[in-house]
Amino acid sequence: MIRFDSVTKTYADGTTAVEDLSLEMPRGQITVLVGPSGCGKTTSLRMINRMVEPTSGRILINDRDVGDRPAAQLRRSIGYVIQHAGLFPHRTVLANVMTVPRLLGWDRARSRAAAMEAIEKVGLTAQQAGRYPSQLSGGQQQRVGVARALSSGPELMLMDEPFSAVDPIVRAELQDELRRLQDELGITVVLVTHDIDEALTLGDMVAVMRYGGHLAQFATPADLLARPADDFVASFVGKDRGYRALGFADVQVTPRHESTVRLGEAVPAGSGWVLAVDDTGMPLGWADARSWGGPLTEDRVRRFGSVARRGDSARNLLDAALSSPSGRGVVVDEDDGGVVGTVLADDVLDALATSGAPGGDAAHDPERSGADADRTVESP
Ligand SMILES: Nc1ncnc2c1ncn2[C@@H]1O[C@H](COP(=O)(O)OP(=O)(O)OP(=O)(O)O)[C@@H](O)[C@H]1O
Repeated sequence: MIRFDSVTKTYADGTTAVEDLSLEMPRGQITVLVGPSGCGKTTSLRMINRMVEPTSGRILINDRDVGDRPAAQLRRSIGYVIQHAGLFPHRTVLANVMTVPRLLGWDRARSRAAAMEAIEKVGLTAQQAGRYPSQLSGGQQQRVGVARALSSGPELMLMDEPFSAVDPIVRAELQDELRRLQDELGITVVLVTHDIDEALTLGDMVAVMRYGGHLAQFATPADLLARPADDFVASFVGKDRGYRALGFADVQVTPRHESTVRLGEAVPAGSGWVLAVDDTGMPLGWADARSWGGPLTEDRVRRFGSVARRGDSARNLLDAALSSPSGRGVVVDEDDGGVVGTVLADDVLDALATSGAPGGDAAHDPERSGADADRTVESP
């Protein structure tokens, strides 16, 4: 656990970057510091590993004041990842990753083994380990930065805008990987970003900071969205926070039965929207059989917007329903990807409305279940 105890930082020119910050970042979780440019995020982060010294107050890691530990030794025990990875251009990936273990005084063989293990953990290959940074993509370079931070097996990793310089698709991949790594390794992560979406996606806890290094709110993503402390936080998390909050809402929605049609099977005209699947039962899309009938061919099938998995958040279930041409969101099994059934937007909204109620079974409106038969298309 990292504790900030009334920490203030005033730089030599009189700028107060952080003022009276008190905060507890839980062990084994991801805490995100988020806020507009210049609000003191980086300064706060760097005070944890003593790259910046507080003017007053204390920072404790597992109840030990970082100020009592030699700065260089402290820094080596904490992984540190920055925006452009900060790799040595004339060293191979492996040599870059080995830097930290070597600095810790480990011998070459042990450093190499630790580096290769870290390289593998972040999804890079042995072949890529032999390349130079310029021979890798931006996303891969960032992975090397993470591997280097992990190479000494730290309990704590500090990340300063680690994914800001890569394109959105790679960024989403790296975010997923960070979550996976963190689940697997159980390390404590403190991450700085100016991007509220990234904060809400990655953070177990999110500290929203405002200019002058003040803490506006420290809460879980769900709480930030549902109960922003003030107008600043509300506007920072965005106008669509109601919809975003659905991403954190667990709802009990039982998918409705949905008949499926394989390619080549005959569909009677007037069947309405039918759900097409491949030979293994994987969903392919919807075919509009309101005024057409005949053997189902691939060109009749319209792809989905999105598909939800059983047990997904309300947001994903709703998104599946709203993006489906039939209005029925396809729910698939989380393991084998096969069709479990479908949900209507109303099913999700009803479940949400009752989710706070004890024994939230009231979501399953008997009248609506009765309507199932009208809606369901039987496969011929
Ligand atoms: N070495 C320094 N000397 C003087 N002022 C500094 C120094 N470093 C940062 N500052 C100032 O302290 C304030 C907080 O800066 P900091 O970098 O911590 O903010 P930030 O939230 O990380 O911003 P950004 O997202 O733009 O990096 C800013 O006003 C900045 O100009």
